Amino acid sequence: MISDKLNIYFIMGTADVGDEDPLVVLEEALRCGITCFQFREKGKKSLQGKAYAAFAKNCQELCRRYHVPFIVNDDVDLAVALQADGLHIGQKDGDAATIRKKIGDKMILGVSTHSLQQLTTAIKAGADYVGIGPVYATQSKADAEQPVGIRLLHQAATAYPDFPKVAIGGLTPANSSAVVAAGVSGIAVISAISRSQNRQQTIQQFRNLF
Ligand SMILES: Cc1ncc(COP(=O)(O)OP(=O)(O)O)c(N)n1
Ligand SMILES: Cc1ncsc1CCOP(=O)(O)O
Ligand SMILES: [Mg+2]
Repeated sequence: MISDKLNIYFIMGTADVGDEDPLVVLEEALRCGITCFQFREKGKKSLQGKAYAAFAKNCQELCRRYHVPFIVNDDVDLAVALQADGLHIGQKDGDAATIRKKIGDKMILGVSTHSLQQLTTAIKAGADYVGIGPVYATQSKADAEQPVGIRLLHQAATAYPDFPKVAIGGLTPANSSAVVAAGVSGIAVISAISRSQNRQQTIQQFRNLF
């Protein structure tokens, strides 16, 4: 069941880890109990070409070792080439129904949503789960939409109680109790984990919310 895998959904690329080695950060996060990983290598200084593909493959191998799903952000061709466990797309990344046809039925498809209308459309298009957010302001995405707050999470839980949903955007152990209580299956996090001074404690605190 996909919902069980979404609890602690860590997202990372080289831009998110400061001076640390991203593969070391990922392995520590896996050891500490993240339940899902999204490879999100984007931004001005992002890896390109062979270095990009090699980094993706290394992340995938680590995830495989820990039996944690490996989801690719944005890049349909990479997801297909690596036979990733899943692909995550946003509202500006193409038509979800068309992308679903391209990746087939076995690959997990996640779609970002910022409104109930977008959530309905994503479900009809064949999404396996939706990301809802940003819930709070975020430093990790320059072109993020305005924060939606937890109101939309409550509306989504009322409209689609059984459909897998993850909250994203500005989430920390301190502000996520209300988010989980609003009825999401998981919390998707970049900086609270990637820039944590004590990753084990941070991930344990997130785990305690479920
Ligand atoms: C789980 C999850 N939810 C939302 C997003 C954001 O996707 P998108 O709006 O396409 O933005 P980018 O991440 O591509 O910059 C996500 N990546 N993961
Ligand atoms: C990719 C993305 N989509 C909406 S907010 C966001 C960034 C989340 O990062 P952080 O957990 O550091 O706020
Ligand atoms: Mg995207």
